[in-house]
Amino acid sequence: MEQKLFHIEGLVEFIPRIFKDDRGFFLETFSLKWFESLGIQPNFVQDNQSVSSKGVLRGLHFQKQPYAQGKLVRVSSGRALDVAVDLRKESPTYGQHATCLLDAEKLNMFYIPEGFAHGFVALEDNTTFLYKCTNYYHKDSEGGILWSDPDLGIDWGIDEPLVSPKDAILPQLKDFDSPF
Ligand SMILES: Cc1cn([C@H]2C[C@H](O)[C@@H](COP(=O)(O)OP(=O)(O)O[C@H]3O[C@H](C)C(=O)[C@H](O)[C@H]3O)O2)c(=O)[nH]c1=O
Repeated sequence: MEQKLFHIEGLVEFIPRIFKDDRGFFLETFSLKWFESLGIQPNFVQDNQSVSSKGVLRGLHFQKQPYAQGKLVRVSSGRALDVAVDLRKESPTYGQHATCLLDAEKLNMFYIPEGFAHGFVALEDNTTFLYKCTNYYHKDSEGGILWSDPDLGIDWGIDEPLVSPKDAILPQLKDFDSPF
């Protein structure tokens, strides 16, 4: 398992070893050891799956405490540009974002700790997005920031993504008081 860190503290890309043979392939998609070697103790309690057509953008979402979620995300089919925005008020990288291109060939994974807004855009049809969460879904704790916020300056690689009505009216960072 190869691990890559980012300029924003806490974000990690995991690149698994894929064992291919004439039957197909095998890989480990989660091991607590990957995190313990980095001093991270994620308590994953919920797995999610979504499937999106090319151009669908989901995000930028988070859950407020005490339901904040860390996430380990990957795709099992298709390709997605994944984005994490640092919303930790005390962080030197507050308001900055990192991206991770997830695909079903590399089968790489991206870990986003609590304190981040998270989103992705599907770059292919039938992009199956799988993720582990460190807290349960709690609707009343949901929050978000606008995907197209000019202060975030995120290059999604797609001009007119398909965004839910809920996501289209999320606030911009400048109009937002981070709960983290
Ligand atoms: C997230 C979630 C949703 N739902 C229900 C609520 C809605 O009736 C339906 C669709 O939810 P939503 O439109 O919020 O789904 P996404 O836009 O994919 O939301 C996700 O998008 C970004 C990428 C994230 O990181 C979050 O996990 C999550 O916010 O599923 C549940 O029952 N449990 C859940 O954990």
